[in-house]
Amino acid sequence: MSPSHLDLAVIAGDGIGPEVVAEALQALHLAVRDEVRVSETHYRLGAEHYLESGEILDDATMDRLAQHQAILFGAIGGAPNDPRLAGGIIERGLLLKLRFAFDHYVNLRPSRILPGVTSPLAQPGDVDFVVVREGTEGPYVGNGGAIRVGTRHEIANEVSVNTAHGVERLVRFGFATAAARPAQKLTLVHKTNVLSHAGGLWSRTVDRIAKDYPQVAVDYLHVDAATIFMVTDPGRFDTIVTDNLFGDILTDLAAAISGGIGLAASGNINPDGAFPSMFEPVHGSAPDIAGRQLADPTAAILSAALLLEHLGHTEAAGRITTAVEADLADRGEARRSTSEIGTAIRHRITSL
Ligand SMILES: NC(=O)c1ccc[n+]([C@@H]2O[C@H](COP(=O)([O-])OP(=O)(O)OC[C@H]3O[C@@H](n4cnc5c(N)ncnc54)[C@H](O)[C@@H]3O)[C@@H](O)[C@H]2O)c1
Ligand SMILES: CC(C)[C@H](C(=O)O)[C@@H](O)C(=O)O
Ligand SMILES: [Mg+2]
Repeated sequence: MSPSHLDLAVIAGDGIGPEVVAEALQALHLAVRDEVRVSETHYRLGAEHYLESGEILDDATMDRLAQHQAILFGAIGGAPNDPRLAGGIIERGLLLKLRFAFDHYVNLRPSRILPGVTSPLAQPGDVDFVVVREGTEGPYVGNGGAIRVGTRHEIANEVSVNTAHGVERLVRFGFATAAARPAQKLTLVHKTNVLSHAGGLWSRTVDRIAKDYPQVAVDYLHVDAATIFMVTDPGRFDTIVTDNLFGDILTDLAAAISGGIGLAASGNINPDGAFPSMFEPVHGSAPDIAGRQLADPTAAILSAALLLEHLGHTEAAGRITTAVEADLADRGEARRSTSEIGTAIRHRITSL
């Protein structure tokens, strides 16, 4: 059988991004064996590139990115207090621009405690859920402004945008996800007791679409209570459907309870396939540990597995997850460098 072709765009980004992406790419190349011919095009984008060139993400680059089958993304963002990067200029101008322009309306963030992983409060088996986070709306859209800035009378608005179309397509994806999982349970997380306009739209949409999925048990939690249960009883969650901002916060918490942010993978999915989907670790550029080989590359490696799975390369994706699971099971307490973890996972892939 002749190999299929995977045409990949790579945005390694800033800080630990390039360190973890290097390991993810090597794992991906090994995992596809000779079944898939992979070509990768690297795009130098991020805070560092912006500070050197003044460019964040121009239209020509967007057009080129749109031609690829998928994007592997590391992390972007510079030092927290750099005034040249104030206002989230890179986050909005690069990462959110990609998510919005490529209509990544599903931000898929699975969490599972794998055997061998020490979690501050749970055991393997206690955590196995997926957050289906809305990716193109909510308070992220940039619908806001401020007047009398810097004065005692400043007024700052950040409007959360929730459209019937946007909520419906996300909720439908959530139900399809829940229906395909063994537990068949969907939890809507919102704050309907206060954010009643948006909350009303979300809960009515869930109630309506639930009728198409009678096999899926549905419940609801306010987001504040959801953080309690994520810590005290994470086993109650299976598929969480939530808005952009709640999903951002919940998935860092989910990462923390399932072994750490260095293990959490994600996919920014355009389910319609009109644009390339983009896969990235949940974590950021971690300026506090960058350049020192201290980052765990597992989240990036698992993101590469999600990418392969998304494009139908299921066996190759399975090799990566099996190798990561084997590595985690044996990891113990010893502290290993980024490349040592990457190398250990590659050995596992090779010996499968
Ligand atoms: N998708 C992205 O590109 C993305 C996501 C989150 C944050 N950011 C950006 O990254 C920068 C730093 O943000 P932050 O500090 O809030 O979040 P962060 O996720 O970068 O770091 C939070 C903490 O987790 C640790 N950490 C993160 N990844 C790790 C890994 N792989 N292995 C071990 N430890 C890891 C860091 O050292 C830090 O202590 C900011 O500019 C932020 O905007 C980007
Ligand atoms: C960097 C930031 C824009 C981003 C988000 O808030 O979505 C990040 O925190 C994430 O979780 O991917
Ligand atoms: Mg986040």
